[in-house]
Amino acid sequence: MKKVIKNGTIVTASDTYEADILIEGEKIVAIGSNLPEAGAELIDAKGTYVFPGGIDPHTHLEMPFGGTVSKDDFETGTIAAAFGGTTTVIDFCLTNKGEPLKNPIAVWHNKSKDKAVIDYSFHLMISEITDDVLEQLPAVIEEEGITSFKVFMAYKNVFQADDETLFRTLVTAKELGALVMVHAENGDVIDYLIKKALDEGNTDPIYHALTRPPEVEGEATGRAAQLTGLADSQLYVVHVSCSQAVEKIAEARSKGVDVWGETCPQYLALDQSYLEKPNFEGAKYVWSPPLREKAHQADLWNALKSGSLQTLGSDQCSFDFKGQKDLGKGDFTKIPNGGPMIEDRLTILFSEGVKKGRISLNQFVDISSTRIAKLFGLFPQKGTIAVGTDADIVLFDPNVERVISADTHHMAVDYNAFEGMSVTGETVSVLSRGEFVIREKQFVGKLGRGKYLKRAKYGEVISNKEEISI
Ligand SMILES: NC(=O)NCCC(=O)O
Ligand SMILES: [Zn+2]
Ligand SMILES: [Zn+2]
Repeated sequence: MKKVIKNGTIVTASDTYEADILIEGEKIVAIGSNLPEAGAELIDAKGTYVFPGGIDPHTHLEMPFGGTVSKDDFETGTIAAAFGGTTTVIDFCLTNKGEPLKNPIAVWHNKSKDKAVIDYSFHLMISEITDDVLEQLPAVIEEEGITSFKVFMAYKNVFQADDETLFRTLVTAKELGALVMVHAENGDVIDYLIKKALDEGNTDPIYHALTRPPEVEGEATGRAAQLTGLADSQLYVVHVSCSQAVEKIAEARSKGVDVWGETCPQYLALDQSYLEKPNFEGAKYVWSPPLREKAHQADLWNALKSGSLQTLGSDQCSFDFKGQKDLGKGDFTKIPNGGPMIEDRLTILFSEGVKKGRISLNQFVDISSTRIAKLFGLFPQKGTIAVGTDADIVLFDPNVERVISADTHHMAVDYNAFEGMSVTGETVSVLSRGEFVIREKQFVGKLGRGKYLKRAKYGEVISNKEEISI
């Protein structure tokens, strides 16, 4: 079945122009003026921007954490993602020391295959580097197409890996063609600060932020960047929240070290004062790294504009306020970390970024889609609008004004971190590989239609393994 999109303004990471798009099956087959309508379904995009589908490089759907499991799974999470203009998610597959890597990967396939309504892929957590793990990694890359490895430098005694593991992961990733991702916070120092706070009787949510100061993020980011330079490898720092970490990434990049940085909507638009909300509501705003003093926001926006940070992930890891976040009443360390962000990622970037003149329209596309596709081996199948690419397309109304609320969102949780915030811009319709998932703000997709994506190695193009310039 053919479809033709007319009257919209196509926006890519490099261009903004008016043209029609002809879709045949799953692919874009032509872009131009006055494309023939005969035999094709006409989609009128008047008044909208036509973006490549957003790619969310950082989600935790149905993930065990802190004695509970994140509430949005591959069904509710990908539906909410689609409502927000995202057509691909890359989720973190957690591993356990000593367990064959194929086991957790199978668990993640089982969680996702009958549920996802949009395409998806996995990153693999590295909890240890043993000879046994080293033997398994080539198959993870070649057979599963998992070309990004995640190392946690925090969450002591849970996920945290030591520096030897990080360094050996960097060396191995270089050899195999993978990108290393880090959660960069100094877990040992945080552990000390947490014990001290609890000893002093400080148990409220705000102490989550006060025991994870920006210096511990800056230090870990700098350390990971230095080790990347030493290994001559490649690094992607997830959820950058503060000026100190931005500085370390910019410094490494200025020396030619291959380091990339992602921030998240919560760090751009919320601040540390939210953790002080009464009636334990501060728990809704507990992320690691924590929300920062407002002054950090300007540095994050400037970094996106100047290119010191390159991507926006949601770090979607949602928990209900009632029954999950409240596990931490009387002890902030028991509040599950994370929040619902998958749906509002693009809106926050557009409304707070483009509309307020902090980034350009083309940067918006680069930060939310194109750069992510390039870094994670999905380009050019995903991440742009061009002949031959998957028809993952978003029609976005840039002028509608609305208020974000849990009453109208599509995530499975009982609150929205941006509750009551006025924003400009909304996703109207979404196509995933040529089929509507969202049509005129209604969900019309199918559970299990989302396809698992095997990704190319770092720096290679998905289709033909040619090198790309990232
Ligand atoms: N970020 C967060 O608070 N929760 C999700 C897990 C992680 O990314 O560290
Ligand atoms: Zn993290
Ligand atoms: Zn995360």
